[in-house]
Amino acid sequence: MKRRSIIAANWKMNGNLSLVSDMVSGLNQLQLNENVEVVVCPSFPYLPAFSYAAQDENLQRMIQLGAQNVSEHQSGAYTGEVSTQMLQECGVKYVIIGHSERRNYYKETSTLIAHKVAKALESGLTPIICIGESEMERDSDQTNTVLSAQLQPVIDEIGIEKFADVVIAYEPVWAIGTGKTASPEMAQETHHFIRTFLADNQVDVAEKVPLLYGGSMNAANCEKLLAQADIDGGLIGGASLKVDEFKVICSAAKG
Ligand SMILES: O=C(CO)COP(=O)(O)O
Repeated sequence: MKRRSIIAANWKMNGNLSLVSDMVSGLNQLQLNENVEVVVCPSFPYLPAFSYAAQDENLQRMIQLGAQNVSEHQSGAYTGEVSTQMLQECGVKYVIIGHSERRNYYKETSTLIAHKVAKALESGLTPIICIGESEMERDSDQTNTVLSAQLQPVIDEIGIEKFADVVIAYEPVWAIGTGKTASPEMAQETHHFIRTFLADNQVDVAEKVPLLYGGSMNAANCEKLLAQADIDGGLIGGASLKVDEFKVICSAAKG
């Protein structure tokens, strides 16, 4: 079955207004296959500027805007939080939820992440749910157990059918920002495990969910990773801050 390909840029707490305009003009030069979608996730303050800059018709078809986090609450006295509705008003379509940096530095639990996923879906945003094991967990053969434990609360919260509307990003923590990438074979094996785990719950849905790889993906290693059967795209950190390099990755996405 043909799944859509997604190349997503997670700028994290990096970037500025000039990167917004450089990225928009850079991406405007690309001719991508219809099946490939580029999602750019800048920090909250840059969302309206990105949306405004990317109004060209060709860009609108190719690029979607994403946020890096969202509140599980609807509205109210939650200082510093940003709601799904606010994101939508800024033209956002995707939202990264449960990135390992949020799990580790801000102590977001899989239960909280499941609530955020439900909130995002309720309002029509597509969650990009991040899962991944630490180096110690991989070394002690815990990878599959950890990934299942991260996914199960989301399945319990939203039900497996709703996975037809989500994207999953497998990001081994030891590969994030370290220059150490999972080999294409290792990444494929883990993606295959994730799809099988979902298929054990519901075969049709498992076949539909785009599975992205994240962790030191760059212009040099993207082609082999993206060629794997169960890798449907990438979630790119460092390399998404360099317009030319990010364009190479977008062009390597399978159509
Ligand atoms: O965390 C990531 C994307 O969400 C990956 O970051 P790097 O590409 O910098 O390793």
